[in-house]
Amino acid sequence: MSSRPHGGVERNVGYHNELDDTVSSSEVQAKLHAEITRTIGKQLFAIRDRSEIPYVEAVILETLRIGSNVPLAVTHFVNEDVSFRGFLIPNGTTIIANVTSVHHDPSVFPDPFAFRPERFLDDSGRILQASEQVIPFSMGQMSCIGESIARIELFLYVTRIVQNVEFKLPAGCKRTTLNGVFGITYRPEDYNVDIAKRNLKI
Ligand code: HEM
Repeated sequence: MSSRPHGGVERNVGYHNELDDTVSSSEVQAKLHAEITRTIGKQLFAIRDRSEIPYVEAVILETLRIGSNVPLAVTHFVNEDVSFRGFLIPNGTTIIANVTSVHHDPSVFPDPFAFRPERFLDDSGRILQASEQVIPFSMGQMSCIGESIARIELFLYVTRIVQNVEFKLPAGCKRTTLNGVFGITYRPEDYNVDIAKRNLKI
């Protein structure tokens, strides 16, 4: 299979979505901060600490799921006839993977439009297998080459930011929708936030 070229804008978009969901839910933010405070306080996180703070992982997973930053992945085309589940896909056919649809399948993710990080945690707070159904980087040989670095960056970025600052919607502002701006990437509409430094004496 061959790919059609695309730009590399999903990185900022992914991180923007991450902030977006954190801002929208003060409850999620408070839980994130509590978990970070309990495990490492104000020290710098290392990637090895990841398993210690599964709620952070769950928030990142849920953001990648609901945000589906690259909603239709990258288009590919088959460069020979392919037989797939009884269908013939002729040489030259364009293939579009609908990542958003996968992420909103109610049989896999009940109440799929609700932002609910707990769906990825078991009763003892560990990450569930369901996390493997989240495929923001697509799948297979042509999947995102930056997946590992993106996952590490997201973890370090979210923990460091939540450790140090708190996001609030300005007085009188209310985000009532998760609708965003659709393109090669999907991103939240612009809106204002207040950012307050946290008291770092933990
Ligand atoms: C949240 C962050 C990111 C998301 C959601 C994301 C998602 C994706 C998706 C869905 C694809 C298409 C895969 C396919 O064709 O099936 C892709 C391709 C690609 N991504 Fe990412 N990506 C992210 C971050 C990054 C980063 C940090 C880098 C580089 C350091 C990167 C580099 C690439 C490249 C080079 C391709 C094209 C691969 C190819 O066509 O051979 N991505 N990405």
